[in-house]
Amino acid sequence: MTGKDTRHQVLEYLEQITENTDFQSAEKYSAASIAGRLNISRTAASQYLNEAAAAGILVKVNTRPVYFFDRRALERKAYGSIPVQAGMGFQGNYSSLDELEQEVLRAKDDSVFSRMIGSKGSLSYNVEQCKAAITYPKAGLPILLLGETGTGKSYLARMMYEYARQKDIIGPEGQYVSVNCAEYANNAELFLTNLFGYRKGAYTGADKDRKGLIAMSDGGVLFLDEVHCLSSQCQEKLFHFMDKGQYHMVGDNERWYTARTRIVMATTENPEMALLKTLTRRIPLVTRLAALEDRPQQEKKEILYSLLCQEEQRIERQIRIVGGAYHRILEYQFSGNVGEMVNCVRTCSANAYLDSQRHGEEQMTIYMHHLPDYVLKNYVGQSEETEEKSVLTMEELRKELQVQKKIYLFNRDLLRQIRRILREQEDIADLVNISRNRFSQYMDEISFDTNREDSPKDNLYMEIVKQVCQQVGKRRGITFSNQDILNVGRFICDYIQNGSSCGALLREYEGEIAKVQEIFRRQDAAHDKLCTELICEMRNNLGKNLNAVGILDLFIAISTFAVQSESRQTIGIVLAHGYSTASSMAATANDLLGNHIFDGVDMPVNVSSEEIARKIAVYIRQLHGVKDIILMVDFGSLLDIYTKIDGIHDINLGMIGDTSLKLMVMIGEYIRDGMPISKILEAVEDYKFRPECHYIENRKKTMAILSVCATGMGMAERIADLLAQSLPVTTELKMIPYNYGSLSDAGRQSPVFEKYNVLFIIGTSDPGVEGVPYISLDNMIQQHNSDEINGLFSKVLSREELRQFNDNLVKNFSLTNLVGHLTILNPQKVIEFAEKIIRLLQIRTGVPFKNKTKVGLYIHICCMIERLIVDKVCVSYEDVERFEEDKKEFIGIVRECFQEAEKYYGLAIPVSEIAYLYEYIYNG
Ligand SMILES: Nc1ncnc2c1ncn2[C@@H]1O[C@H](COP(=O)(O)OP(=O)(O)OP(=O)(O)O)[C@@H](O)[C@H]1O
Repeated sequence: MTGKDTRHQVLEYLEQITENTDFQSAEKYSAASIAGRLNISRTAASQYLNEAAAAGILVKVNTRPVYFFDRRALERKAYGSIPVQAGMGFQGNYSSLDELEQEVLRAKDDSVFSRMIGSKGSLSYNVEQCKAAITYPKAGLPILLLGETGTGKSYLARMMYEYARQKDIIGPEGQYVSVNCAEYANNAELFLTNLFGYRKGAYTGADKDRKGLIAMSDGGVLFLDEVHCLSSQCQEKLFHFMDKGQYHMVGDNERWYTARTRIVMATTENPEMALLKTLTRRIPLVTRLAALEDRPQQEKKEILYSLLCQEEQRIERQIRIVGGAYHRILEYQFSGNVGEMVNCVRTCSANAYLDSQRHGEEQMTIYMHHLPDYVLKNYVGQSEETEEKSVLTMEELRKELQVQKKIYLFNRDLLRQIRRILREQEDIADLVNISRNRFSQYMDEISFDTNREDSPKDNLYMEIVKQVCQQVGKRRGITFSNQDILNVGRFICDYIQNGSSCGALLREYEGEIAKVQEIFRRQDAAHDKLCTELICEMRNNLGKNLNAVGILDLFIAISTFAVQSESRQTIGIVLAHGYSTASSMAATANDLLGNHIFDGVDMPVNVSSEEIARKIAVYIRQLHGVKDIILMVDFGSLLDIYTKIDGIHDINLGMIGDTSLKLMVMIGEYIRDGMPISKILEAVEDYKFRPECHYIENRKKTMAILSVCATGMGMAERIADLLAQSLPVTTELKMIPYNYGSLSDAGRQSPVFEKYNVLFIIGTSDPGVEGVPYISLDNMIQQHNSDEINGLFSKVLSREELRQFNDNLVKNFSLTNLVGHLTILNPQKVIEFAEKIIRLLQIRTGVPFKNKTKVGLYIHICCMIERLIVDKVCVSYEDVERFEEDKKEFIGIVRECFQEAEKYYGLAIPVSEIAYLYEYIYNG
């Protein structure tokens, strides 16, 4: 049997057994039991099950042993969707069977309301309020449904009842009793007798006791429609019952009767105007259903589609509809809302049915002329011929509903592309980029989608996403830009509204989703962790889960983030025995500190120290930019674990034993304040319980040169700039201007030495730091003690680089001096010429110039050029003729060296100037 067959067999078997899920005896849902049952290896079963769970096909319960359930089968059981987290950093969906069972019950919740179109969209808030009202112990809370006629108030009231029945909030004896108060508008007496019932003899003809509606709905729901039609007297009696749960039957003012009736009221009127204040005050929940016109276009389409489906079932024939009629119904503003649309569709169907009967046709087509007159009014029609061409089948309408959703389109196209890339083994490195680009397009599309209307809860979701990002950011020491937060917020709102449209993709692209998630995870472990954390937080705060497609999308969204790291250079890791001891200690300490300082590494009790060391090493390796780590362990015996941690370089490790939360908070504060790790350990050794500590210095510190100046930081900064600009190559070497006073006071104790390997200090006067060489700037430029300087630099620069550094230093130093001397020439340009001239002069004369000579020559040459241009004067020389006669060769060299500059500036160097240069070079 091939792997594919076995995999299929495993999934099929699991689907079968999930059909009759019994959470009480869950053993059969474990990998071992499934493997035994199918006679395959446990490893193979476990692999297939885990892969399918990561792809969202199975639901995984992370207990010991781990249990798997087929998601679809569970959903069938629950009549609703079972959320799964899958993919990235996937550990499992549920931490206990209890949790999953709760979720199945919750899914059942939604199933009743899901028949109401918009229950997850524009009506989601109404639905939640209704659930709250009906669930509230002991007899629910009275709720008032507001909305224009036909918006679905009665429909919703009935669903509240069904929901309560399904959830066993209402027992089988609890009835749903509906009263249209409009029928009693002019007959309060009749209403009261019907509502409260009457006793024999209450009035003429009352020959026996009769139960009222309240008694009939005891333990159930009483729906009072058009409640505004009740007289004040009726309203008063009603609110008395709502207050006390007691009433008198008509004709018996002595006895109190009690009933636990859940009251749902509805009105099309403004309750402030139409109801007594005393009544409205007693209604804690009031919710308004939006008019059809105010609902998203997508929902209108869904309603129309479902109404056509209902008619299909009623007449047991396939229905088709011409495009014109379909769009006309959609565009028409039904003042009677959904109710009127229902009537409109029924009228069309009835007319079309009659026609199809007349013509003996199997299929029934709704044409324009089947629409009711009021809908056709003012319509400029199409010809019948054009109509014929635009006949839409129900299948086409269904597809249109699906593809309208941008989130579906985006994911479908992306997954198709991913499938192609994986199949053709194209460069997978492009996957992230392709996904990001497609995601940005999708973001643009939903931002400018005129069809999409904001759900009333969008603002709330946006706010939650913002808070979650900020919280997670704070913990991880990163800042998300507002734009990034906005994008994730938009995605979440769209996902909550339309994410279910991607359900079909889960199965179709199951393999690709799992694979691409794995690739992304490997490529970007940091984002994967961030993503997992954000998903967890969002799940907790929004109360919504993401399926595998949603997780993939969120991962892509996060990978586009311009995360600004507030670089955590020092972190604390706590290592503790127990299932989640370390993580909860870390979380508590971080909470107390208000910063993300500690990470927790949990460690099962029976694991060897080698295994722990390996786990820590893996963990440390994926930390970016961390230079120092304080590793706190719960047992002193673990202190030598560092000897087993392999492959960690460039990190200083401080080990502290016998950790406690108090100690963690103390250390966390030191870390937060930037205290060097060795100092933290010193402080811990003074701590009263004296935990054992070790300091393992292993980090290569960045090399640095400190520049100082007794006159102030300004000069120190200029020196640092001069050196930095003169470096011919980019090195790790840092030039750090430092405060002279603090350096001479604190000496080697200055914190800079903790962080950097200081090569030497350069400046205008020696701060006298023991054991750290000092070089005066003057000496460096004059090249005094050049051997010592060269020796100090040899750690970072090669001989050739050092030579270039020296040349650059002289040039840059000269330039800083020149700036004050030149008035019209651009110093930068002229010094370039001077540099070339000096270099050529050394080569042609064969005389290596000292730095001092070079600085002089730079200044002289640059000033000479400006002087010759501006003032047209030259220096005088005593016996120019003789010099010209004797030094022909030198004059030739100089002319050659100056050729380019002469041409550029349009001048000729007089012999007297050349004679001066000769004196300067040869006779100082
Ligand atoms: N969201 C919806 N999804 C599907 N069908 C709906 C929806 N809302 C209303 N309907 C249908 O529309 C029709 C009218 O709804 P309903 O009678 O509940 O409106 P109403 O607000 O109570 O109207 P009225 O104020 O006139 O009593 C019903 O047939 C109902 O099934």
